[in-house]
Formats: sequence, structure tokens, C-alpha cells
Amino acid sequence: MPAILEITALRRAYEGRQVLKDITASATQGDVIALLGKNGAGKTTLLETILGFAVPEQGEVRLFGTLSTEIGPNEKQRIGFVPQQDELLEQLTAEEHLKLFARCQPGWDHALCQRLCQSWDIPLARTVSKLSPGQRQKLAIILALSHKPELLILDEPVASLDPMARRQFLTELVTIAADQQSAIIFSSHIVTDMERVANKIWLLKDQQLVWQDEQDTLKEAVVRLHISARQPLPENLSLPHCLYQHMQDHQGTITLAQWHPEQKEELEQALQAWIRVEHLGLEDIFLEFHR
Ligand SMILES: Nc1ncnc2c1ncn2[C@@H]1O[C@H](COP(=O)(O)OP(=O)(O)OP(=O)(O)O)[C@@H](O)[C@H]1O
Repeated sequence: MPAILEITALRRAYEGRQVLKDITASATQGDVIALLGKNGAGKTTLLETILGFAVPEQGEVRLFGTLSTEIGPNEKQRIGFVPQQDELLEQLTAEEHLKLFARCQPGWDHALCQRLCQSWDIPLARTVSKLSPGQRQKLAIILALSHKPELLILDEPVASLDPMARRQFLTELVTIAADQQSAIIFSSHIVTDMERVANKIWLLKDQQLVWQDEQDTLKEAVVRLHISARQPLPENLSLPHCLYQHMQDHQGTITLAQWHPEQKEELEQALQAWIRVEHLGLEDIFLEFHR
């Protein structure tokens, strides 16, 4: 399958302070990628660099095969973007925005736009300056979705949405990715939302993508081991890919980032211990990576 997005050895810095390094990743049709990272990890920087808003210090980003800093109107029409801070024009009404975008985007899906406006109760005649933050966010999402982009990038798209609108929006994302075979990359701090819809996870930490793979694979790989031994356990077990460990007498807890089920028996024998393997939800995995 041809890559919609290819990032190679990307490096970004602000005023000499490195924010992203050695980022190599790609996105293809049907990918719904959740970009996770704590505040200031560089999510917005990565998304904006993908979109060609800045030239990387090193490496490159290609969108549909073209360097992101050189994309023209043809590629731009294939992309939808919801920025963290919307860029709506305060004096225009919601309806004027929709008409403006529909005129500029040949692939505009009037039926989809109308359906979303109705189900999200967008007050079409009201100027943007009089919309609530949630209504503005919904309008920005409708503007980014309605031309059915092949690549949809959303930076914190749901921060102001109520739970119902969030759920509807997430359902819409999954439908778009499946029906239109688009690639979607979105960042959010609502990890439970991401867990529900993302098939891939990009985990940004220490300027790098420390995880970029299927969500299911991540959940199989990251485990918390609860150890009960016959004799006191060593204070420190140097196990590879260990995210956390705490040993006290006969009991221990270890979180590993690259678990293989066959390790259980080996470890039980080595430690003369009984081990319970706990698989974690996405939020716990995120927290374990940041202990
Ligand atoms: N224009 C800028 N000039 C200098 N430093 C910047 C600039 N924009 C961002 N930074 C810094 O780069 C780092 C990454 O910022 P970025 O906004 O990409 O993080 P983020 O993961 O999106 O954060 P959040 O979750 O809070 O939105 C932060 O330390 C931030 O202070």
C-alpha cells in the first residue's frame, strides 16, 4: 500500500533546543494513529512539521510523495487539518465558512457537511465570535472533514467537546478511515478516546517516538508482572526494557515494555517465584512510560 505520509530521520529544534530527533514513521490508508505525549513533548511541533509549516533542521517529510514544504494546491486538497487553536474568521458566520470552504474544495461532500451540522446543532447564522468554544471546535472539525481528505490531522480536536459530541466525532473518524481509506493522525490527552478508535499508537517521549505500532501489539508487549517468591528477591533485577520495578522482600512488581509470554516460565524458574502477568490499558501504559 503506498504511504500517504513518510517521515525520515526528522529533527526539529527551537532556538537551539531540540524538540524532535530521529523521527522515522509512516502512515497509510486506514491508519487511525493516536499521537500520545505529555505536555510539551512536541506533538504540535511534529504535526505542524508534517504539514510543512516549518522546515526541519534535518530529515524530511513527504506527503503523497512530495516534500511537505513543497506541496501545492493538489496535495493540500487531499489534507484536512484541525489545529489546536482554530483559525476561524471571527466576523463570518458558520454558514459563510462552510460556503467558502465548499467553493474552494472540489471534493466537498454537502450531504456529510449537512448531516454533521444538524447532529452537532451548529447555529449556522451566528458569527464565529459568538460561538461557544465547543461550537467553534465542532465547526473547525466539519470544515476539515467535509472534503473527505485522504490525510486528516487533528491536534487536540476534542478538548472542548461534550461527551456526546466526542463520541459522535470518534465514530465519524472510524467511519472515515474505513470508508474513505484515509489516514488519520490525532493528538489528545483523553487517552480513553484514543484507546477506543486508534489502531496505531505513536508515543512521543524524550524527543523520540518510543513506540509506533499497532495498539494491540503495544498492549501485548507492555505488562506489569506481580512476583511472589519463596525467598527474598534481589533489590534490582536488570531486565531489558524495564520501565519500572519495585522489590520488597518476597514480593515484587515490574513493568516491562517488550514482554514475550515464553519469558514467564524462564523468569519463574530463575527467581523461584510465581508470576502473575497483568495486561494494561492505554492510559496505564502511558503512565508507566512516564514513571
Ligand atoms: N515557537 C516556539 N518557540 C520556542 N519554543 C517552542 C515554540 N513552540 C513550542 N516550543 C517548545 O517546544 C516544546 C514542544 O512544544 P509542543 O507545543 O510541540 O508540545 P505539545 O506536546 O504539543 O504540548 P501540549 O500537550 O501542551 O499541547 C515545548 O517545550 C515548547 O515550549
